[in-house]
Amino acid sequence: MLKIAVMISGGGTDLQSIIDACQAGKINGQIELVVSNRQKAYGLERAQKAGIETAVVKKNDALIVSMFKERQIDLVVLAGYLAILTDELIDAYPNQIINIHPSLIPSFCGAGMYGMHVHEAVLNRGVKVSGATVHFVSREIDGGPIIKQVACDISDLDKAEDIQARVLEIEHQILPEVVGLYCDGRIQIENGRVKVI
Ligand SMILES: Nc1nc2c(c(=O)[nH]1)N[C@@H](CN(C=O)c1ccc(C(=O)N[C@@H](CCC(=O)O)C(=O)O)cc1)CN2
Ligand SMILES: NCC(=O)N[C@@H]1O[C@H](COP(=O)([O-])[O-])[C@@H](O)[C@H]1O
Repeated sequence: MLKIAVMISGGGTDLQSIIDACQAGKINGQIELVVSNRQKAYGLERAQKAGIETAVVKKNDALIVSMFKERQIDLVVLAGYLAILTDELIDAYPNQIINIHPSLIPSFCGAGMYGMHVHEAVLNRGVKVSGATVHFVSREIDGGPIIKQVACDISDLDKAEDIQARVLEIEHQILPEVVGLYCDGRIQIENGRVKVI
């Protein structure tokens, strides 16, 4: 059973989807620690209600690495973590950090593209499909190997909040699915491309 750490910044519905999947026996792993860079993140309450250790750490990836090593973490999941990881953390966990992004990468991603900013940009550009992406985290923001993407038709929507809600439904499906695949050793990377075996 793999040891999982989840990093958050906000409400934690993506975190909750992993908690629920673990409790349902769908993931061969256990969340050992939830780290937030914001004191008031509701996701911290979600973790505490599930009996999961939590910590608030701001701009200190060295401390985060030490906490992860101390707990022998195997997989790090960014679930709405709205800060850029330093090389120190990324280099300590090569191909062991995954992120959920609320668009179809390489569209609408990178610096400044997070949360509602993404859906507002999608709405303003007038694209007819959006979706969510789970990818490995690399030094290039949102540039790591893509693991899974699912698209949705948004041609009937004209509010960013409604786009967000539809994309979140996808997020809550694909994030726990990918975590489960990772814990089962079914994700391989070859030449920067991901294969699910
Ligand atoms: N080195 C990496 N760090 C992070 C990655 C990554 O791929 N490589 N993925 C991001 C997640 N993310 C989108 O998926 C993302 C998060 C935050 C930002 C951003 O511009 N943040 C602002 C601050 C926002 C705030 O605190 O309110 C900033 O840093 O100026 C862009 C993309 C996680 N990190
Ligand atoms: N670039 C990263 C990013 O924008 N992540 C996004 O933050 C939200 C967190 O929601 P949650 O706090 O309810 O899980 C999610 O929509 C996630 O895709």
